[in-house]
Amino acid sequence: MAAAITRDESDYDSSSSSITIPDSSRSWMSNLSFGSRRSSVSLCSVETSLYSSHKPHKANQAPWEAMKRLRRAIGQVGLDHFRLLRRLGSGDIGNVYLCQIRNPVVGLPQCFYAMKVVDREALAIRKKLQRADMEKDILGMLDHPFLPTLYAEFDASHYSCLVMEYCPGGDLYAARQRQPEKRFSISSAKFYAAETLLALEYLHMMGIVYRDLKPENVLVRGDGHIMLSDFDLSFKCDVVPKLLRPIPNLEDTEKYDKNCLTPSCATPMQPVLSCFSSSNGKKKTATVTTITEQADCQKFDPELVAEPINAKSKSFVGTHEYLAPEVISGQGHGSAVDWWTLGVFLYEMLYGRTPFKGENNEKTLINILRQPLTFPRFSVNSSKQLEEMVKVEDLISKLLMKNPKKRIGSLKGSVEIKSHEFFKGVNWALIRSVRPPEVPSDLYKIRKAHLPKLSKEERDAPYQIPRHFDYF
Ligand SMILES: Nc1ncnc2c1ncn2[C@@H]1O[C@H](COP(=O)(O)OP(=O)(O)OP(=O)(O)O)[C@@H](O)[C@H]1O
Repeated sequence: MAAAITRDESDYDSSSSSITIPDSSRSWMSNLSFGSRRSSVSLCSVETSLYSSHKPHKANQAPWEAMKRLRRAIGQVGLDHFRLLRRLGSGDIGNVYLCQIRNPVVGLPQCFYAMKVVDREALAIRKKLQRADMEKDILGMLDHPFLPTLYAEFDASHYSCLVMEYCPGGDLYAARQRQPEKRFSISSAKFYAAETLLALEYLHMMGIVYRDLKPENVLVRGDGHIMLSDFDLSFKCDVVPKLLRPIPNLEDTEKYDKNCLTPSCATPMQPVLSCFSSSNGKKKTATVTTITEQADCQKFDPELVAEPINAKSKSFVGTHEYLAPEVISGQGHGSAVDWWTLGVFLYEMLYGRTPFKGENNEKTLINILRQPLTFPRFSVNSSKQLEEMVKVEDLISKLLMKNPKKRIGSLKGSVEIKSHEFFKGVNWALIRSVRPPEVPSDLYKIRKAHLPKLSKEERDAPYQIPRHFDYF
């Protein structure tokens, strides 16, 4: 079990930490390090594989093009092709640096990248190497506007380096600290929750359960939209899409042609989804693959669920205040843990604290298991705001159901949450075009002022692999 970094709101430095507990030694409370506000816990052994490096979402963007041209010109990209400008932050498994390609690519603007540097030797000693490898595998698979793009990855001496998209806007924890009363408005919270939900939906469809949602891991891009970061606690599983067949009640069926409910109404069995590769690279197809095309039958249309609803892990993973009850009790957990954490995340954004926080981590865990959910009372300015508050509290209550089987999202996945009243009016397909609550250029100035800079001499010096990356 690794030590956790203690962090209070007052001395926040944008880093968060994780704890690893071997399954064999897990007696849930006795083995935890109860000192950290945001410590996480993990052990999971999952098959991994690096997926395609084809990223249609980034293909026409300068950072991707620059990297492509660099690769074409020099072959394998390495550490000496980058200039590290400053450290952006550090976490439990690595340091993240702002960097640029050392020799600008002709005809393209100089782009910034974030490079996560992990000391593999140090991690091996701490038995956390597997987490770094999992993160690399997962980053390699992603291609989504609210998830990081992995531009390059290479080893340099005993360091592993991941070159990712850079987010100049800091994280949502820091952003919340800047809000009046350290709370986001309902509309801002809705925006961030909606984008986060889309990112989680995509991850689930890729067979990834994220497990570490918290405001510190939600970064703000240059355009103010979000990017989920930090995948070293995630787990991967195979996704086998399912078709849920509703069981109509008799009253409904009488209004419809009874034939609609017979197999003859449906088109012959045909593959619906075959886009999910298993870890050995073979295609997976849906197990139930019948879709009816007759409009009259629509009410009884089966629904496709392409998320790993039944995936199960027994790892003790997450961040104390964000741990789902089923993770704490060790009964096995699946993608529903991400819906629990979405509830805690929404609560924290709106109320400025998490719902079950106790005096220490042990009490927090007891509260998560036993304490009923309550909401602080704040004065509202209008009936519209009151209405929104009622809706969001209803959604949070459904996300924070202690029984994962009763939790919203546990049956059909994200679609249940997206159709909740609180999100009514959200244009899911075009949310990328919505103006975000904060513009990052100002945030960048604030952040820049607080970051240690490398001297000109350091920046211009020929690159040498450092003995220490200023690691621990
Ligand atoms: N793409 C990025 N753009 C800007 N800053 C970043 C980026 N990625 C990470 N950071 C900064 O670096 C810090 C550490 O990164 P990260 O959380 O990935 O490290 P970690 O060692 O995996 O942390 P954890 O202890 O949470 O597992 C973050 O808190 C964030 O402030």
